[in-house]
Amino acid sequence: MTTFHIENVNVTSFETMPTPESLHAQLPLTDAAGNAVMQGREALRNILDRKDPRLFVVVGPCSIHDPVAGLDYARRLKKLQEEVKDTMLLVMRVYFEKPRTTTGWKGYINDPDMDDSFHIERGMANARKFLLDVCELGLPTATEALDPISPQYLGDLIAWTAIGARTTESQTHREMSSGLSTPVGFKNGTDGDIGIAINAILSASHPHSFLGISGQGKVSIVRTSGNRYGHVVLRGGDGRPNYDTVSVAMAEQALQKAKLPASIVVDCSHANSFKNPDLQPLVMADVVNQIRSGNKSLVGVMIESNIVGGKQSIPEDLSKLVYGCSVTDGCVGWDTTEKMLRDADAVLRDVLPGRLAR
Ligand SMILES: O=C[C@H](O)[C@H](O)COP(=O)(O)O
Ligand SMILES: C=C(OP(=O)(O)O)C(=O)O
Repeated sequence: MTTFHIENVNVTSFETMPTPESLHAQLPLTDAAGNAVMQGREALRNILDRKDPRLFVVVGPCSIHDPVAGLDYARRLKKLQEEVKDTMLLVMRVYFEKPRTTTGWKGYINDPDMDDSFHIERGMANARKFLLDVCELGLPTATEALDPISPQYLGDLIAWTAIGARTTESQTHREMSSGLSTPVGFKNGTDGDIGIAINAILSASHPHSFLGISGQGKVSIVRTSGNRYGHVVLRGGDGRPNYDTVSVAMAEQALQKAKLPASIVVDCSHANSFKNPDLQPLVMADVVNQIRSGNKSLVGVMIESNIVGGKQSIPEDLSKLVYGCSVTDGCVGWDTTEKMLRDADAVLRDVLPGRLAR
């Protein structure tokens, strides 16, 4: 019998990962963390159901690469959360998976040592530990679900999920979203198309059956009931922002036409700020102004923020990394973050009492 080299022609190896169940056993959910997740999810659902007039703010680093600086950031955010909690629900961006336009560092799970050694097993364990630490502070977390297997490892520690601009049109991500336990924000496409986000919300709201893995790590047929908390995230595209009143009104009309609730989140970063972090405060102020002028569909914003503003490239000698500065997209620094949230709080205090009358 001839032996063919016919399968896995371009695969160089398979390494077995620990199962989601074994990682949960190694790093179990604690009461404090579980409460933060459950309360965060409930508050988000209440905002989306218009039972809570506050704005939710997904705020934090573009990506986590240093858990020490990440936790330093989380402690600052927790303090600020106490200050602004009457007007805003702060949800920390804890992004471990980066979808790249072509190539580049794909995040802390894929390559925790940032040296192309790709210790995914350690990356996943470190990611779970980091999420546990943040949740134990009493902060809800937000992440981008890029790899369809990761939620089995981390999903119990997440309160809000994004599907990114590069994957909103993917059936795999829509199916996965239909089974996620969190509200899911679908970004418009990188070309600015919000139609794909609306189709994604519709798709994810239905039950699906697809291939995935179970907690025991077995390839499984996953059957879902559908997720009714999908919503649109406007991130701009094709070199044009889409957070302005006209773009928001057009998104409202498109949602209405699809018979979907008018719930819109604005991403202050990415194409809405031409990837220039200095412009994020202008986007945020504009959104808050739209709410002051009576807008009822804007329910959330996203801010890419870190301890130190800007970004840095990953140096070969990692000891040269600037502490608390992004290694992916540029972020606003901590002082700017505080100012953005305090300014928004001052405006929203006067506006929120009338917000639920819709
Ligand atoms: O938010 C992150 C980036 O915008 C996204 O991962 C794409 O990055 P890239 O265009 O640098 O690959
Ligand atoms: C990759 C991201 O955004 P987008 O999908 O909008 O490019 C992100 O928020 O990290």
